[in-house]
Amino acid sequence: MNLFDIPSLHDADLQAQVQHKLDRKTKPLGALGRIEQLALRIACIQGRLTPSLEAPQLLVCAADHGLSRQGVSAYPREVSWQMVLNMLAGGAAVSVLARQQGLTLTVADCGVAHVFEPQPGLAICKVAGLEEGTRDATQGPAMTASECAQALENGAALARRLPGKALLLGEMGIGNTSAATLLMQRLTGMPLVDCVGRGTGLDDASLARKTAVLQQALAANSQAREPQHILAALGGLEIATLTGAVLAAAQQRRVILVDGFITTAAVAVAAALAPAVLERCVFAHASAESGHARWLQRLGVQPLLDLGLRLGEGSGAALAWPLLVSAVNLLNEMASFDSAGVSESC
Ligand SMILES: Cc1cc2ncn([C@H]3O[C@H](COP(=O)(O)O)[C@@H](O)[C@H]3O)c2cc1C
Ligand SMILES: O=C(O)c1cccnc1
Repeated sequence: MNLFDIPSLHDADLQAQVQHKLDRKTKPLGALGRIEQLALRIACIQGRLTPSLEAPQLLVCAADHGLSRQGVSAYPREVSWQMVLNMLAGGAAVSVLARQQGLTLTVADCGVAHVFEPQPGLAICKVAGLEEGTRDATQGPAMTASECAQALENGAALARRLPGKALLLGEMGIGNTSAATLLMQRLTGMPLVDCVGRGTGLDDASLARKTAVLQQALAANSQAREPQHILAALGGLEIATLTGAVLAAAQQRRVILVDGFITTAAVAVAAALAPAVLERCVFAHASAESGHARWLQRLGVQPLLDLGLRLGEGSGAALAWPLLVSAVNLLNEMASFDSAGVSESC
């Protein structure tokens, strides 16, 4: 099946049935607010009146970026591989949250500049020729079309291999707010200054430098206008792998829980290739990365949380996860006015 072949889920009958089920629960009409909308969305994604969220998977895609040599991050490139090991050892924020929430964590090496020993929880899916990360986008395309296609395929294969009904997205890669910013600018056409942010915590002077570097990368890749071409020219290997995972998970009607700015970039590319992807997505939070809220607005989606997070890794997705569990449990387990014998409105 073509990876971009994703039909709309629109099913007016099912939607009406789920809404009726919610409306019959023992509460004033609509009183569970956005949790009701969340339950409705999950039921419609799965095409079931009684959805389930068994075996949730948190997939962290990691890679390095040629751009990270241009002083666009407050931290050095080595942090990418060091954090991959930290995640696998259980000490990263995402490791703690995944453990707490019962999420299975998989970390994928999509092109980190390091040779990892095989170990549980680590998937190696490097792209030939880009074992140490992408090329510097200020000098031309970060990836060739075939390298990018390979990363998309790797992501699709990863998602298909993982069990479960929900996929939570995470990432690691020093410099990847730069790649995400470039994708946002080229996909939305918004001014670069409205897309760029401080990432790991740049000061004003470094932010000005990052903006100038990104301007250079946009100029060096001015020919890239189609989504897959834009992804290859301006994206990153972890973002492309996530895009492939999102497309495959969407085809399988899994619930996709999007984390922050960088995973939004992966989903935005997937949605540009196959718009019905967005019907399968829940957006966990609005990141403090300044372009994120604007991008979510442009995509026409509303995040669940706004906690001032600017970490990535999948931390926001893991924090929002219990809301999805609650939405499903309420839909499946709450009594109705009839079953509980509770009087209805006058
Ligand atoms: C110790 C550490 C842990 C992280 N975990 C996620 N990120 C986040 O920061 C990076 C993106 O920001 P920038 O584009 O400014 O480099 C990504 O690795 C992202 O996952 C981290 C960054 C650091 C330093
Ligand atoms: O929102 C994100 O995904 C994010 C923000 C800052 C740094 N890393 C990730």
